Amino acid sequence: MFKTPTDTLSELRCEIDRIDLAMHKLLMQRGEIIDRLIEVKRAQGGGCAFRPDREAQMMRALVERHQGLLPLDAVEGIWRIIVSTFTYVQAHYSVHADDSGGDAQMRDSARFHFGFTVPYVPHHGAVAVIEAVERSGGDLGVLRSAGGSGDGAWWLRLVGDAAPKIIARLPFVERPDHPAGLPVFVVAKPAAELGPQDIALHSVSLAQWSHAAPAAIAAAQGEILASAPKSGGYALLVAAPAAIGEGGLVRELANAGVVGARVESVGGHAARFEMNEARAGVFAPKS
Ligand SMILES: C=C(O[C@@H]1C=C(C(=O)O)C=C[C@H]1O)C(=O)O
Repeated sequence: MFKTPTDTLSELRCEIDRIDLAMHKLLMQRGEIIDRLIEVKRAQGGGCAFRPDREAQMMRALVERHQGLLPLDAVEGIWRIIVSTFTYVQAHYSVHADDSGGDAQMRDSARFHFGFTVPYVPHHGAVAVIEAVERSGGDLGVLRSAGGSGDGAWWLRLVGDAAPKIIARLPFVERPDHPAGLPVFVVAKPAAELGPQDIALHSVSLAQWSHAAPAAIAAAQGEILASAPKSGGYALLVAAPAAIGEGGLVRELANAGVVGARVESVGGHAARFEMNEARAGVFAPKS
């Protein structure tokens, strides 16, 4: 039979409705395992349900298998909302964010990575965010990884067993022109069930600035992310492969003649995962 353009459109719409229904049913099925997840996590001690290493792994797998014309930004954004909202329904949490470097990028980042169901609470300054996380049951804090909040050596607030720690770096999948590409750290109260991560973050305290320190840190495969004067010296925020350990950094500093450096853990995150431009381009919408 001859098909009018209208017939064809309604057929295509039937097809879309069938796919939408299947997707929605699958999402509802995903929700049905939440009760069991809550039980397992309660047995592990409860608290924050966010598992950054698992999420990093899931996001990498997602971008690696993605094909077709749907832009990667959209697929990643959809999954961030699914995962963050499922984490929220396991144990409610808010995201406290430092907007002192500008609200727009920070809000875009928090909404992209955590969606709109998770409450967004703006604060002015990294220290205010860390204090809000400290006071909460299991909330997360989001800070610019490069600092810039005028809080000085804010990471000193993360030193000590009871202090909150950095547990993730976002975006999990880095690429040029990421729509929410502001590099941020996620801060949470310390939790035993968060296993070791690929990259360790250290606070390095020096009695005074030493020109030998940057080379020594580089020799330990470390990267200085931020530095600020502090009372009685100088503090650095350093990222290094976890395998190097605090001892490895202390050793390199001592070998370079930097004596009395104190190296203390302030958290860690999954290895950074960068997509090259060529691969990102595959998914770019055609003009
Ligand atoms: C489901 C879990 O809890 C959280 C939610 C996840 C999800 O919805 O896929 C993944 C990791 C966790 O942050 C889990 O730990 O596996």
